[in-house]
Amino acid sequence: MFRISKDFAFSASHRLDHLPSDHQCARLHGHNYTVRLELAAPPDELTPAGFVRDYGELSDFKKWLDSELDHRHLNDVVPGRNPSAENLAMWIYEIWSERLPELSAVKLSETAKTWAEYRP
Ligand SMILES: Nc1nc2c(c(=O)[nH]1)N=C([C@H](O)[C@H](O)COP(=O)(O)OP(=O)(O)OP(=O)(O)O)CN2
Ligand SMILES: [Zn+2]
Repeated sequence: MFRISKDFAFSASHRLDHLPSDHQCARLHGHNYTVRLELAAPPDELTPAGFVRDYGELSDFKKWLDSELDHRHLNDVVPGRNPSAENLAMWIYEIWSERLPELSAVKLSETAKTWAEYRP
């Protein structure tokens, strides 16, 4: 199996519910997020060029990120879910797995030290 990935960046604010009121993440704050899309394909399904998928074909994801999430308040954007890194990764997977059948995982980073991954 081959696995490829590409990173994308956006900035957004959020506030997390269901936390103690004195938890820092219960307060309005923001992150410079990184989203990593991972795509997978077996060797016999590579394109004639030897790609799982051309990285350039992920440009629509970048456009969607810029229009839907960048410089937004995530509590207003992500329907019915607390915008934790885990929930955001799953939500992005659910939307994009229909358009990218090779999508195998979505990873999301809020800070330089943290990553959450959704891999069904
Ligand atoms: N499992 C999760 N834990 C936390 C999430 C999350 O989405 N999933 N989110 C947050 C906050 O939104 C924010 O990311 C703060 O994270 P944290 O690493 O605790 O904050 P700091 O950068 O201030 O951590 P330092 O250890 O001080 O560097 C919290 N937890
Ligand atoms: Zn946060």
